[in-house]
Amino acid sequence: MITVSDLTKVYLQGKRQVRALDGVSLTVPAGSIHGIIGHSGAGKSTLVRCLTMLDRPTSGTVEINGVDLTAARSDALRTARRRIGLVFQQANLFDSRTIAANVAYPLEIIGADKARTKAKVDELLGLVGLTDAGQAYPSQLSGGMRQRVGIARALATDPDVLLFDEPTSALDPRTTDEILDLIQSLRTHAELAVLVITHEMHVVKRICDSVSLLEGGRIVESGALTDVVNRLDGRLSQALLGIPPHADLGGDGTQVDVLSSGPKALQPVVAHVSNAVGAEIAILAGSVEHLAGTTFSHLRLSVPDGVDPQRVIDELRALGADAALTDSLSQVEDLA
Ligand SMILES: Nc1ncnc2c1ncn2[C@@H]1O[C@H](COP(=O)(O)OP(=O)(O)OP(=O)(O)O)[C@@H](O)[C@H]1O
Repeated sequence: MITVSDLTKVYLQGKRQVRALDGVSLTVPAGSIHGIIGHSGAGKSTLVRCLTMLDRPTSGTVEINGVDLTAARSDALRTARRRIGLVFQQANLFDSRTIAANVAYPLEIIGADKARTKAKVDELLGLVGLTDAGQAYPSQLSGGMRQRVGIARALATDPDVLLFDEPTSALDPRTTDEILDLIQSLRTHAELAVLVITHEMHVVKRICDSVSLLEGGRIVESGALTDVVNRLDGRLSQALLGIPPHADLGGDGTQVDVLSSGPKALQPVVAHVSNAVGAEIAILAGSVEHLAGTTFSHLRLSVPDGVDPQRVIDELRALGADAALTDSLSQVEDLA
């Protein structure tokens, strides 16, 4: 489990103070995957550096299973840092070492004996699906395979937390999904808490249990994936469910958005509401997603002139859906 409390990092740019992180708090229990998304400049890289103590936070704490990394110094800090395995966008392997020797590297640093190192390397190469690649060199592997080596290396010292920094940004869609499947399978391996920093919504949708939106160094929305998505006016919901908030979709009537989840997402809401108000209501746009085992349906409807849109909203709400005038929803920038 990793617990981050009120983490703040202030940089000096000339005479100007930049709060790259401003009171970031989050908890990721063992066995779960938390995604952090944000635009360029939101503070993602700073967060990676502060979580791993590559850069000292100005204030706040980072605790791993109750051990405070920010309080540790020298030897204790080096030991505590090994509780976090780090995987970057590019695996950054040593080209002159074999794959097995790359995975063994962190164990060499801590002076593990040869027999233990070999057993661990064999186990990890098996875990990431590279059993037969131990004697190959990085240049002989594809990008996806190199990323698997990076993951095996990050696991070498049996960390409690695995931190991924844009792990699939350099991969094609199919390889991305293979790596995401691997990350998902790891969460139960040795009870890891997994943090994934990404700008890709697909990554969040496919593997994350919970998600935070980082903006200007602050977490502005955070929660279980199913909770943050289940809000018509939520920024993460709008980003993850995929209807651009105020795209001009045409249609003459008044636009109404409706969001329903679980079994309610499968109701014929448009037919029902059309019947109830005695007018034909059109669907201008829609997205149906299956996230974390729940179905979400987000539709944008056009209510014809002459029908009170509030009646439509009331009928939709009576069906257990969330509904609102599209124009009343806050305009959010596309996060993707
Ligand atoms: N070493 C530094 N000195 C001064 N300012 C910094 C330093 N590192 C980051 N910053 C500032 O902190 C803010 C957050 O930067 P950071 O690199 O963490 O964002 P990011 O979300 O990782 O962006 P990107 O995705 O583009 O890498 C920016 O305003 C940046 O200019």
